[in-house]
Amino acid sequence: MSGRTTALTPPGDAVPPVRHPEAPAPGETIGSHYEHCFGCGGGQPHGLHLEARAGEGVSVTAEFRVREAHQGAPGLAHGGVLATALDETLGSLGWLLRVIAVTGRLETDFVRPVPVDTVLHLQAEALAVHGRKIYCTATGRIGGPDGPVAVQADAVFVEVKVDHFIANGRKQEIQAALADPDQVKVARAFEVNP
Ligand SMILES: CCCCCCCCCC(=O)SCCNC(=O)CCNC(=O)[C@H](O)C(C)(C)COP(=O)(O)OP(=O)(O)OC[C@H]1O[C@@H](n2cnc3c(N)ncnc32)[C@H](O)[C@@H]1OP(=O)(O)O
Repeated sequence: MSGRTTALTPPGDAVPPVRHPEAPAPGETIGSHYEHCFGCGGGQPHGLHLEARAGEGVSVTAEFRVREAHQGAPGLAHGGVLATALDETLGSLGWLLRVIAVTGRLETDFVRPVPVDTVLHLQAEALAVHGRKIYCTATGRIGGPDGPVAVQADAVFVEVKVDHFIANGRKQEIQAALADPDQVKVARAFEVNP
């Protein structure tokens, strides 16, 4: 045992998340963090192409249309794809907190099957922060933003620095990303938060 605490319930001394003063305004689209990201990248032909929008407080929304390519059982979305959509939506919360954070733990409840062509209405919200840990939750509803919950997730994201990607990523993609001044500018701006 490492002694690491991985519970999804924030500890008693966790603090409320604080929306960064320069966070995108409610309703504003949050850009992709990486063109080739499977969740949000526009340059990723196999991806989900999620486009999150900032909500009130530290929350985001997004819509995801389930395509034929996302099937698990005939005519139904694969659970891993749905978990990815939740994960990506949760990851967008970092833009409102203005921190770079990666998924540490993601627990997903699959409540209803999601047929192909369904639009999943995603909503994610940060609940608490404890040190580098961000406790957050997300839902995916069908039929509309107030429709029945089909999938739900609770997660802990862990704040990291740009060096996390430089140290762990594959050389060719890292070099390409570092050669893109816009990408480096955004990442470094996040590091000098607040
Ligand atoms: C550019 C923007 C990028 C945004 C990406 C969004 C994409 C969508 C989200 C994703 O899918 S990210 C990809 C999937 N996730 C990963 O690849 C993360 C892989 N894991 C790691 O790299 C490390 O395990 C991790 C950075 C999460 C933690 O390692 P560290 O060595 O930096 O942290 P450390 O072990 O010192 O733990 C720091 C705190 O976090 C806690 N922690 C660490 N791992 C945890 C975990 N797995 N679950 C819950 N809590 C965790 C840990 O208990 C501790 O809490 P305390 O400060 O209270 O002691």
